[in-house]
This record gives sequence, structure tokens and C-alpha cells, in this order.
Amino acid sequence: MFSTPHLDLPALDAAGGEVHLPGSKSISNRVLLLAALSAGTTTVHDLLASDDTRVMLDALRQIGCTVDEDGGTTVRITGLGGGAPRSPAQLFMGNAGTAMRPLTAALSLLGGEFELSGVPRMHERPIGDLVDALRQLGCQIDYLGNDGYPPLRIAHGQGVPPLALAEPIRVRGDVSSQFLTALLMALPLAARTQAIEIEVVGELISKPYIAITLQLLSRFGITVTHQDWQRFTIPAGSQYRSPGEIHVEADASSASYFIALGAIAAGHAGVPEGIRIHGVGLDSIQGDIRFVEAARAMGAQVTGGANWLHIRRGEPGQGWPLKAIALDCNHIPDAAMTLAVMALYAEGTTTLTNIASWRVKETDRIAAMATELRKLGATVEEGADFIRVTPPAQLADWKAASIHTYDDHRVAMCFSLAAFNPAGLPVRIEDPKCVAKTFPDYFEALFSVAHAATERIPVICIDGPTASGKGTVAAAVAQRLGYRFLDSGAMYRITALAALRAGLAIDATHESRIADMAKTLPVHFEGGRVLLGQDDVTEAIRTEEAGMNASRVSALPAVREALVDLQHSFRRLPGLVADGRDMGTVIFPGAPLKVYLTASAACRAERRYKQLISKGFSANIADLRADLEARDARDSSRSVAPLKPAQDALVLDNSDLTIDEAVEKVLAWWQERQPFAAPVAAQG
Ligand SMILES: Nc1ncnc2c1ncn2[C@@H]1O[C@H](COP(=O)(O)OP(=O)(O)OP(=O)(O)O)[C@@H](O)[C@H]1O
Ligand SMILES: Nc1ccn([C@H]2C[C@H](O)[C@@H](COP(=O)(O)O)O2)c(=O)n1
Repeated sequence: MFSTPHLDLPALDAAGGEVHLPGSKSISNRVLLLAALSAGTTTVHDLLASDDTRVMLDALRQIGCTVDEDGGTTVRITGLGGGAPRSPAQLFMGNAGTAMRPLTAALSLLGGEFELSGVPRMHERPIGDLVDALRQLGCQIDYLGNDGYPPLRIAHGQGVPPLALAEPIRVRGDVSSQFLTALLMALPLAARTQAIEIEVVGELISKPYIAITLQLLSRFGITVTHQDWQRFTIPAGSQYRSPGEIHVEADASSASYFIALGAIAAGHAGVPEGIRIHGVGLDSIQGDIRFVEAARAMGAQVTGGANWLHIRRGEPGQGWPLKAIALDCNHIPDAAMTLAVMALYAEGTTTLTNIASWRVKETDRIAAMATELRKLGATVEEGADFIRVTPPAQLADWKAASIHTYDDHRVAMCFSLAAFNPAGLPVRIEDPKCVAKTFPDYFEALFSVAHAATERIPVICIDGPTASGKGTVAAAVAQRLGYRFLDSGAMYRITALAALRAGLAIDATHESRIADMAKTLPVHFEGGRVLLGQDDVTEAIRTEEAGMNASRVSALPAVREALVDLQHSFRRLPGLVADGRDMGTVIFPGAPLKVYLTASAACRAERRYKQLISKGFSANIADLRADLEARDARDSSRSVAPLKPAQDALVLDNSDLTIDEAVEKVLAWWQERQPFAAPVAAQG
């Protein structure tokens, strides 16, 4: 997951390949609660690992369920099975509506004292209609802040009061279908001896989510019937039964980003055509699968099976550019946000209606989408329950935008698709970690199938003499930007080590044999470790002697040539920070930022001294200084790619700077080269 303050997406121009999607959030949290209410143990496979499932799992543990996690996507829940939950408890629900609403209802019917709260935005998301329905039954629920909103207290310390079950329980269905879902999952607890009726007041929105609830209830032994989605009956004698094992389908709304990707991105050489999605298919029980119909209407070519989809861009003039649509999105409220971004690639104006529920989600999504689409140059009209999007009229009207994401995973994911803009502009996604709510590795999945022209993938080069701090600063800058990191010196260190282990002296007579070895070095970088074949050489290549040998081997022109392709292969999405001696002069001469990092010899010798001492090696400052000056002299005087600042490099003498100050300086230079304004402080 990218936990950087922002993630810059270079202009993307093509996509192709396969993605495996994480489990559905809606299904995951329903299954977890149903397992918690059942007797016995339920093994849940393919569970989504995300912020919202985390709060549900933590809450279930707190109320007394046994939760065994395997560290992957399988979780075993031993439910309460009719027993009383552990109470009192204070439960933190984050911003997870799929945990807040159903747990409020279930805990009200289980008995006990509970306080349920969340992040500030959760305290702005309505829950009054659900609480009204539960109070109608006789439940004692108090608001701890504003009426109608969390946080709230369930005051059933003396047990569940007698419930008024004879009359149908009335609940509004036109604000959020989660209220009805919550009641449908909780009321079977009270239907042992009598049937219970629920009557929906107002037109039920998001019926597909209720369909998921009913499907999952039936997997746990509860058969609910309904009349035209307005009246629901939970039969007498209802009792939760664990299915033992259950698999969570991949998230159909997460699929929408990759369906859209397939619809807007051209293919590129060397990868299979189109995007193949695994884990969810045309038979999905999730309503958001109907996003496929909307994507087809806009021009996407979609085929699929039970648990896979394949999407290709339409032929020019037929499906490409996309066609503008006018669509009532009541059936796909979440996935419909993706259509608003697809509209950027359509001819004409796209109108999405019946989306009032967007206003009470993680953020006011209509306002958020309108604001951010306008930043890109689109013309947007918004109303209480609609949004109308007209793409920028011509190339010059597109703008490089820094997209504010409002702590809303869907805003972040759907705006990543704006990087395919025909103007070739980069897009900045602020706070990219907000995708953790449903798809923590979304950007990794995107980068695994998206393609950018090599020259568009940014590279920051940090060259300089020995022990100037290049590696330290480059690694920190890479971490702050979410970019990859190339320690090119390691390539020479490894080559020298491999040559010596093969019995080859490092000199001109062995140049071509060492170069041949370098071309096929079995080197792997794994979580900070360096492997040469099966051998962990992380420590062996870091000695002063290994540095000197690297310097010798790096003076051999054929060896340098042999390592070029390997170094170029690190230039991958979303960007690269490369440290060495010739990153800016030879390997990435077109890099948009080149830094020549230096410090006085005395200062560098002292730093190296401290570095060695801290690792438990004995050292002598004078010898170290002599060695590093000798190494610099060799590196600077060799015939090929000598150490020197690139003509367009910015020189940074960090003798009097801390590491943090040097890192900030490089980041400031990088920001100056960006077309976006600096990100504004996060809003609620
Ligand atoms: N600005 C700084 N202030 C103080 N110490 C620093 C600073 N920059 C780096 N150091 C320290 O100096 C030591 C050498 O830094 P580093 O290994 O990053 O240098 P390098 O230029 O990559 O060296 P090499 O040429 O051997 O690869 C490290 O212990 C690092 O923590
Ligand atoms: N781009 C590079 C990187 C390194 N070298 C050589 C010269 C150095 O003395 C040696 C070890 O590098 P270090 O790990 O200390 O950065 O490798 C080079 O020639 N070109």
C-alpha cells in the first residue's frame, strides 16, 4: 500500500494483463457478523483485509467471539450462538457503515451496554432511521452527540427489554439500504417463536445490496421472503446456523475501476490484449456487477464467466471514444462514481441521476466528484441527486490536477483513471492510503497492468562521491514519494564479489569474462536484503574492501556496458530514485531532476567512521579519509562515465545539513518541477 502524502501518476497510455481483486467489503462484513451470531465455527475464505473489516473483527473480539486470523485472507470465527455478548464495551467503528449499522441493530437485540463511535465523518453519517426502528421495538438507545447520528449508547445492561414484535417494524428505505440490512440481520435473533415483519417506508434504494443480504442470510440458515421489496418476513423458528465454510466473492465495485481501465486504455505490445479480472464474474450476487451494462453502453467490450471478466476497448468510431450516457444509477450507487470519470473520455455530456445517497457516504460524493472533475478541466453541473459531466473540449483544456480524496477510497481509485488523459498530463492523488478501506493494494494492481511511455516515468538521480549520503537521501526520497529505489553502487559491488568468488582478478585481462558474468548476474533484491543466487550477500557487499573492489570493477568499460539494461529495468511505475555516480550523466540523461550530493572529505570520513563503529567494526578516521579520497579519485578519473555532476545537476553540499534537511531540499526541488500546486491540508 502507498502510505505517502500523495502519489503522482505519470501520464499513462496503455494497459493490459490480469488482476486478482480483493474480497467484497459488503459481503465480508455481513459474513463476519452472521458468523458471529451463529453457533460453532465458520471459516471465512478470501476475506477482504481492509480498514472496514478490521474494525468489524476488532469489535467481534471485544464482544466475546473467538477470531483466528491466519495472516492471509482466511479467518475463523467462533460465534456467540445465542449466548450473551461480553459487555460493557466501547466499540470503535472507524468510518465503516457496514459495521456501524448492523452491529447497532444486532447488539440491541443481544443485550448489554455498548457505546459505538467512529471517526468524525462517521458522526455525520445518519443512523436515525435505524435507531427509530429499533426504538419502535422497545430498544433503549441514546445519542451521545447529535440526535440521529453516532456516537450512541445501547443501554440494555439489564437485558433486552420486551420487544413489540406483533406489528410490522417500519424502517425508511430511501436514505440508506444499510438500515434495512441491519434489521434483516438482527431480527432473526428475536424470531425464535414468532414471525417478524419489516415494512419499508419510502422507495427502497440500492435493492441489490438487500439481495446480497438475503442471499447470505440463507447461507446462514435464515430464509427471508419479501413482497416487492417493500415488506419482508422473517419466519418463526429462525435460528442462525453456520455453513462451516464460506468464500467471499471479489468486490464488484472494485472491479469497476479495471472494467473502466479496459474500456479506456489502448493495448500495448508484449502483453495480452485487454484486462482480465479474476474473482468476480457475470454470475456475481453483487448488484454492482451491473456496472458492466453501463460500461458496455459507453462502448466497452466485456465478456465473462462465473468468476472472471475480460474487457477490451471498443473499435475506433464504435466504442472509442466512449459514448456519453444518461443513466439512473440507483442500482449501482458505488460503482457509478467510476462512470463519472469515464465520462472524461466520452463524446458529449454524461448525466448520472438518482444518486442522492452519494451525499451521505464517506464524504459528500457529488460535491467531491464535481470539484475534482472541474480541476481536470471538465465542465460539471451538480444537483441534489445528479451530476452532469462534459469532458474538456480540447487537449489544451485539460489540466494537471492534484486530486483531493476526502478520505474516500472510491474518489482515489476512480480518479487514478484520469492519468489516461489524452493531453499526457500527470495526476496527483492525495492521501493514496485511503484506498485501504476496500482495496489496500489498488495502486500496485493498477501499476501491474498500466503502461506509461518510458520517458514519462519520472527519475530523480542522486549522484555524488563516496559517503556523501546519496544512498540514505535517495532511499528516503523514494519512500516519501512511493517511488522505486535503485542503488546502482550495489550492482558494481555484487559484480566485484561474484568475480572474486569465481577466481577472476579485477583487471583489464578479465574484463570481458567479468562483463559476461555481470550480464546474467542472478541478483535479487528482497525486502532490503540482496541475494546472489541463493546467497544472502547483504553484509558481504557493504565492507570498505567491497567498495574499493566495486570501484575497480566499475572502471572496466565492458562491465559498465553490461549493467546498463539492469539499471534501466528499475525505471517502472510510478517512478524511480536512483543513486550512484553516473545516474544523471549516462544512465538516465533525460531525468527531470538530477542532484549532485556532496560533503567535505572530513565530514564524509567522519560519517563513514560513525557508520562502521555503529555496526561494531573497528575503524580509523584518517585511513577512512585516505581510502575514500582514493576511491573518489579513481571514480572521477576513469575513462568511461566518470564521477562528475551532470551539466544540469543541482549541487547540494550537505556538510552542514541533517539527513532530514537534505531530504526536504531534494523534495522541494522535485515539487518545483511539478505542474500541480502543493497539496492543501486534508479536509474532513
Ligand atoms: N546529512 C547527513 N548528516 C549526517 N549523516 C549523514 C548525512 N547523510 C548521510 N549520513 C550518514 O552518512 C553515512 C553514509 O551515508 P550513505 O551510506 O548514504 O552514503 P553514500 O553516499 O550512499 O555512500 P556510498 O558511496 O558508500 O554508497 C550513513 O551512516 C548516513 O546515515
Ligand atoms: N553508478 C555507479 C555506482 C557505483 N559505481 C562504482 C564506484 C563506487 O566507488 C562503487 C561502489 O559504489 P557505492 O555503493 O559506494 O555507491 O561502485 C559506479 O561506478 N557507478
